[in-house]
Amino acid sequence: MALAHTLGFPRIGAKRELKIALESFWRGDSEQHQLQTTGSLLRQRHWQQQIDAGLDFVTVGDFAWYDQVLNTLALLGAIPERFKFKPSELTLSDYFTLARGSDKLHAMEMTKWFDTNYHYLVPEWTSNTTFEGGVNWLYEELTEAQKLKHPTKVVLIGPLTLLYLGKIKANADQTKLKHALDLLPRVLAAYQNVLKRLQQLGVHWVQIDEPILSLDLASEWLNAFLPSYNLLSQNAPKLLLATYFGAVNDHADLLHSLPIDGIHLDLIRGQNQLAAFTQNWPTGRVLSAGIIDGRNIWRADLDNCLEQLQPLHHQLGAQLWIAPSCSLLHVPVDLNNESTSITLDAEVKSWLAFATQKLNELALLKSALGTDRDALNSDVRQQFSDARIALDKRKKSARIHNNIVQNRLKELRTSDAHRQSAFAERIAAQAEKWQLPLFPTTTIGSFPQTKQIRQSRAAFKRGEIDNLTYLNQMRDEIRHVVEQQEKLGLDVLVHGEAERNDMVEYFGEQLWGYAFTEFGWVQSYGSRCVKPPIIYGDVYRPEAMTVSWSQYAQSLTSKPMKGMLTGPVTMLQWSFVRNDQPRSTTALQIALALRDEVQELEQAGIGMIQIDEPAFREGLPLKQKEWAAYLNWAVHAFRISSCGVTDQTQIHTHMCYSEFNDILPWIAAMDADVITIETSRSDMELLEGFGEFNYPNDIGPGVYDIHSPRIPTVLEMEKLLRKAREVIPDARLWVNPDCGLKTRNWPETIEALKNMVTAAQLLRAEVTKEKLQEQAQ
Ligand SMILES: Nc1nc2c(c(=O)[nH]1)N[C@@H](CNc1ccc(C(=O)N[C@@H](CCC(=O)N[C@@H](CCC(=O)N[C@@H](CCC(=O)O)C(=O)O)C(=O)O)C(=O)O)cc1)CN2
Ligand code: MET
Ligand SMILES: [Zn+2]
Repeated sequence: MALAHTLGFPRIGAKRELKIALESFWRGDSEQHQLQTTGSLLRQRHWQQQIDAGLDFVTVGDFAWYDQVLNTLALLGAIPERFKFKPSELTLSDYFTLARGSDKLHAMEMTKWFDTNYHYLVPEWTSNTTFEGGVNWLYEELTEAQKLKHPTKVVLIGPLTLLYLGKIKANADQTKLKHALDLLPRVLAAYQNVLKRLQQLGVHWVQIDEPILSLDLASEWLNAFLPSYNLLSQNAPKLLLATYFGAVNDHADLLHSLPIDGIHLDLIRGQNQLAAFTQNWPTGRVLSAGIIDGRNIWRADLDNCLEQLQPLHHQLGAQLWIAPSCSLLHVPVDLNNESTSITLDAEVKSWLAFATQKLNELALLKSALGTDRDALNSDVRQQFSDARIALDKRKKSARIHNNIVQNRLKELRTSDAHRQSAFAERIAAQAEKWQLPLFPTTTIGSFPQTKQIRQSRAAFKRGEIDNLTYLNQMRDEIRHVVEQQEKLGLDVLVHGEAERNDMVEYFGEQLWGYAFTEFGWVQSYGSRCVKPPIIYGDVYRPEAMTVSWSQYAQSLTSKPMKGMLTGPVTMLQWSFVRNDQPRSTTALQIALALRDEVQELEQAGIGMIQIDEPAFREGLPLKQKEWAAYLNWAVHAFRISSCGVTDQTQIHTHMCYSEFNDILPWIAAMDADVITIETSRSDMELLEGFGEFNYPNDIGPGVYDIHSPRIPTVLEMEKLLRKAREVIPDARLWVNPDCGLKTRNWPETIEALKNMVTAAQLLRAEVTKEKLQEQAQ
């Protein structure tokens, strides 16, 4: 009999209980013990769900107060020195200081977890980093599960992945660690201690996650696996090495050679990798088959899964484990909380499976394996049959096709992806029209999403206030945002995005081919969640989505008002997407919908339009050999969305959270007139590539980090701008924050922007002086 398990379960709670408890604690509205109770109840509930579904273990160690990487650092005691915390005495509030910063200390940097929309806190490595043991939370959670008599499997992030994901920093004395792997002996010693302790606590299996194996790994990293796992396998529980997010068949020999007890393979992202492994599978070794998609919400094709699993089961028997492709962290918790409505009707709902439903799929597969179809109990048979019917209906549904969209795709011409003129001509036309000062100041789009705004939207959704009341409340907010920007003296204004719940969900709600949920939350970082909309059919824009809001905002000011849209790649990347057609096709459909919106904005007198693409880099495949194909269609989709306007209309784009330097030629190929990017947290390091590459168009490098409540000083922003001037010509340089301001409050926002505008003014004055001096000479 095969076993069933999950690599991890969402921790946020089906009703975002953890988010609510965290934010209440941070506000000071509740005590630490109340937060701890919520955490404990959530863990218990999630373990019980795993048991009830029929899984063979509960997974312990997937819980984190903020982030699983930070939890690992807290466990090992590898706390960045600059915080001056004693690792073995780290408190929960210290932990939150690491994650969120304080008045005096920058928070740890946050970045994307592989190609997901989840963000982890980046370990900071220096030659002084120690790993001498930290908090006991993992052991306490384990005891908690054991007390409940659950069979347990513990999950840890693997040592090589942990090292790889960190960033090397200078010490206080400015010396730099040469290579993260120089820390390996210390890390391994720490992991050995953890494993020994887990063994003492009676743990039989530890799942050790090494997702870096699905990247293009340099040889020094690959070579570190065998010696590392030789050490780790001594005096330790059994180790299941988990790989996910891609195929690892290039490393099959290496993986075979490791002294481990099992391997998990992602059979969704790496469908064809099995053969490389099963040929000479080591006797006694477990194969955990990641057969249920942990990154998407479609109900599985159980018959097809079974077909793939049968031969494995035949070969491996009880050594076959059945699992989701990766942790279920990336999907919402429970479809059963969704009431059917026009946003998610019964038919579309029957096509879906969230984390809870996926547990059930795993259990079903387990019970069907090795049993004759006729011998299956009637309930299992019924569930297989239901799944089959739903899948069949989805395939044949008329709702997934839209002829208008299909025809427009066919009719696209090359010229549709080109602006009328080259950048030099466009920017001249735009300069003449707008007459902006040197170093124009602007913001990225959103202003604080206050409690009042959210409550008003919630009341509207519940039907407690009518359309007109809601409209007026949002208009009041827009008026307020415009007034504030005028007062601050910003040059290019935005309407503030008050009417949007989220930059992706908002558009999904207005497009055909999309469904959306009430509780389909997925953790993005810390307590912040997103509710990715679900693309099930051809994407079509029945009517304008943003025009009246932008038009209203423009009517309040004589300054340029940027229209604000979310780009095709980001719309795709941050939604749950169809698995029945290529991503590129869906992206192009979205691009066409956006193109119409862009043109309608232009006709309505909106002369600057920003098309955000923060997920452009995130969508890049993990393996370099797949980059070009992605970048080609992604750039094309952006250009289809943006190129339908006249030269005078200024197209902006925005990207954040990214390592841009490896894709600069493609960013340039997007040919936006202005790009605003996140650069402040890296101290403008990210900008250097743009300079070296001679990035041709206008750039606004972010001058302050909007993720922190800290108010940036004029001086520090001036300094960053001077750095920017070294690589970007003055005429091309804009001044703006790193990203949108929706997560900040008003007082912070005003203070920060005031300082930003002052910094820009000081710099302008300096340049004017320089010019006068040059003329005088
Ligand atoms: N999709 C997406 N991905 C992204 C980003 C993004 O903006 N969108 N930004 C980057 C960083 N990620 C972020 C992700 C989430 C949030 C965020 O603020 N999320 C909000 C939820 C936003 C939302 O959907 N809000 C809804 C529903 C809000 C809500 O909870 N309403 C209450 C009632 C209102 C109240 O009393 O507060 C309820 O329903 O009970 C709305 O405004 O309408 C949160 O977790 O708090 C910020 C940044 C990267 N990835
Ligand atoms: C994550 S990128 C955010 C861009 C969006 N226009 C905003 O300001 O919120
Ligand atoms: Zn951003």
